[in-house]
Amino acid sequence: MTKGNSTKITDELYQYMLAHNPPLDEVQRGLVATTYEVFPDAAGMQSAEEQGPLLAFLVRLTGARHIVEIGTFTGFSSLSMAQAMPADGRLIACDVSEEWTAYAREAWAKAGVADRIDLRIAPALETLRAMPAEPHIDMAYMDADKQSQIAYWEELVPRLRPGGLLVTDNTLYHGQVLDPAATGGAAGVQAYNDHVVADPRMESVLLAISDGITLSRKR
Ligand SMILES: C[S@@+](CC[C@H](N)C(=O)[O-])C[C@H]1O[C@@H](n2cnc3c(N)ncnc32)[C@H](O)[C@@H]1O
Repeated sequence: MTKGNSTKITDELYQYMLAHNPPLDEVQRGLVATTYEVFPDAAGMQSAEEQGPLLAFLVRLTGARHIVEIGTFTGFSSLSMAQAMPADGRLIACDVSEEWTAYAREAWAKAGVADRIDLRIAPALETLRAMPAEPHIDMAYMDADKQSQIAYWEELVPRLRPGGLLVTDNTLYHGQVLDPAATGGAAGVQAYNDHVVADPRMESVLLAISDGITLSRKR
């Protein structure tokens, strides 16, 4: 097996990469800073800075108007996607925390996209199961509790339109996917990755971006 020309991402190279991506806007930068200030212990859950422009790019690339997000936290990823959607698009954001998502609501309002986002505070599986069963979702972003990912996948895949895109975060789980004795979230991600690659309904690629991002397209 050949490894290709993989590049070790040093801090300097990471900054170079960010400098050659679209910059975060004022609301996005403010939200990232506030999250680290108010929730220093949880802030590491926020999608990485380069993922905002990447998600926006994917929204524009697919022309997505119906988006589902599983795992909203303080709103960085939902904000990035909602800003890239057409004004009549709709993003359903799933989370269980009123406290964290209060900051998301504030950022969405500041950015003028609050009317595009429908926040559902409930276990995401309940929210997904209550959605129409027919294929209508253009794009989904999965970034919540890792043990439930196969269940989320099984609810999302039939609801994705042909050509629809499912983006899953943390699919390398800090390298713990290699641990044969993995438990908890790491074991959830291992099982999920095996499930995804074996599903003939979807075409998937696992990319070594950030903590691993899998792009899955409905056939
Ligand atoms: C990694 S964070 C999401 C980060 C977010 N995408 C961002 O860019 O800031 C995971 C989120 O999933 C939420 N979560 C955990 N279990 C959940 C569940 N069963 N249903 C819905 N949300 C859940 C947590 O409350 C947390 O806000």
